[in-house]
Amino acid sequence: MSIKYIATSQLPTPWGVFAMHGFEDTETGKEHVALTFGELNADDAILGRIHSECLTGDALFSLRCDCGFQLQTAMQNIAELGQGFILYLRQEGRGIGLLNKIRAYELQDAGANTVEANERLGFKADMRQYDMIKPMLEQINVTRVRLMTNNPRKVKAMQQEGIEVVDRVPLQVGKNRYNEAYLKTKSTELGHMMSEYHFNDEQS
Ligand SMILES: Nc1nc2c(ncn2[C@@H]2O[C@H](COP(=O)(O)OP(=O)(O)OP(=O)(O)O)[C@@H](O)[C@H]2O)c(=O)[nH]1
Repeated sequence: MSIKYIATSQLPTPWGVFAMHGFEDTETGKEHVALTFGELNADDAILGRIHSECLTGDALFSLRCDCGFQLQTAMQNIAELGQGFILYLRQEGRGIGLLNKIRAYELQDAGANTVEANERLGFKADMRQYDMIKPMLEQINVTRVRLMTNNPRKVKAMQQEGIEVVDRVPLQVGKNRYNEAYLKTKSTELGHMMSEYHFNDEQS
């Protein structure tokens, strides 16, 4: 893993003007983005989100998942607070890529759940890696984080990368009739802490 900082610009959004920082993984060619809002000091615990790419939810308004809703709510929360960050990681489909995610959706349309669909295609349920986050956070001056997530494995992965996760901030938004089964599987099989299902305790 070799992460190279490329450039910073403004990103005006409906919630406020973020700064957008571009990064390149020079080994894989993947292009990642960090958004920041306000002044970030290394001593502060900064509200933030590590968000994996979901073209369908983030850009195409899909109701099959909660991704787009989580991204928008996280950006809104950060802008309202006046300080925070988003790392937007190009790990589409929990790391299997867009076309394989569409293959997985095809299997889900035929009755498989999100984990079974990945496994039938020969993938693990979650193929993501998080070794890009440390150099990205270093570049934007973040060492301590209040992380908006329901995913305890994300919290652990960050801690393993040497990031201090001071707090986990739940981010339960966007539940609808098309993603109810998806959210339930996240809770029962992927370990997400989703209060409405009561299948997980709060230990991470
Ligand atoms: N393989 C697969 N990936 C999916 C499916 N639905 C959504 N995704 C991907 O799941 C990932 C969700 O990542 P995040 O938004 O970081 O969320 P998370 O790890 O589930 O945990 P939270 O932080 O609680 O949201 C994105 O890469 C989506 O593209 C699906 O049915 N199958």
